[in-house]
Amino acid sequence: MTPRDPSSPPASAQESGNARSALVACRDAALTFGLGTRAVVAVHGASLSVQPSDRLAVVGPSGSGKSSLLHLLAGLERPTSGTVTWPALAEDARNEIGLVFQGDSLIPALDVAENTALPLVLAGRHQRQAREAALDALARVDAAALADRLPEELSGGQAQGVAVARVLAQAPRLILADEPTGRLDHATGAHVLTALLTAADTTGAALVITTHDPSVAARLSTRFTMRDGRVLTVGHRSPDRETDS
Ligand SMILES: Nc1ncnc2c1ncn2[C@@H]1O[C@H](COP(=O)(O)OP(=O)(O)OP(=O)(O)O)[C@@H](O)[C@H]1O
Repeated sequence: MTPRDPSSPPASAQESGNARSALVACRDAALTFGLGTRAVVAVHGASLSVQPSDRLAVVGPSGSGKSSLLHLLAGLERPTSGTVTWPALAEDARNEIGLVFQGDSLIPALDVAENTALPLVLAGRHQRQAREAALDALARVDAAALADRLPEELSGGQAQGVAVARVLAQAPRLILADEPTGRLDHATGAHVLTALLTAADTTGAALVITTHDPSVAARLSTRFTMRDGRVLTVGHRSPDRETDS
């Protein structure tokens, strides 16, 4: 990570991680929006790698570049300079990356079960198997009762829970979640985070979460702090044992 906190020990989330086992690796990756005097540097030269089973929080004030960094890791944005690669993922890595976006990401014409099953159907899974996996994932975030509803019939928090269930059903190797608990009350947020952590533990997936919530960051083992597009510090700690019970 650049610049690196000299007091922090080496960890797989840092450049010292095994380059070939990295699910995603950034080297001096920068992302600029706009041109000339209107240019905004959302991410300045980030260098980091995410290894299997990593549990990373990206914290920082609004506008500091957290979502932009996550979009680079997801391949949704190409770096303006530097590189982002996915050494341990297949050429077509999209099925192996699960994304939870901020805001509305459900398809309005599909009900909740169909929305949750969609990535599996698109990946070629049989419809009935995909539906079973979707219903199981919805149950894990206490959203089984919403299966037949349309997105327009959901609250913002319920829609966010469904977006998390969709990623759980997909069982990806890398989960990138942008404020997955941002629109949820504390108890529901803690429950959804537990579902994400449990799913990641079960499958060995890596988890990267952007958050404003210190209680969310406290449950992850590594914390990146962003300010004005720069990753300032990398902290390592034992995650809190807090559960949603
Ligand atoms: N598509 C875009 N076009 C132009 N500027 C953008 C775009 N997306 C983000 N930015 C700018 O890049 C900077 C970083 O934004 P980003 O959304 O990554 O921050 P953030 O830390 O995720 O904020 P928040 O916590 O509010 O979600 C901000 O100055 C923002 O205005």
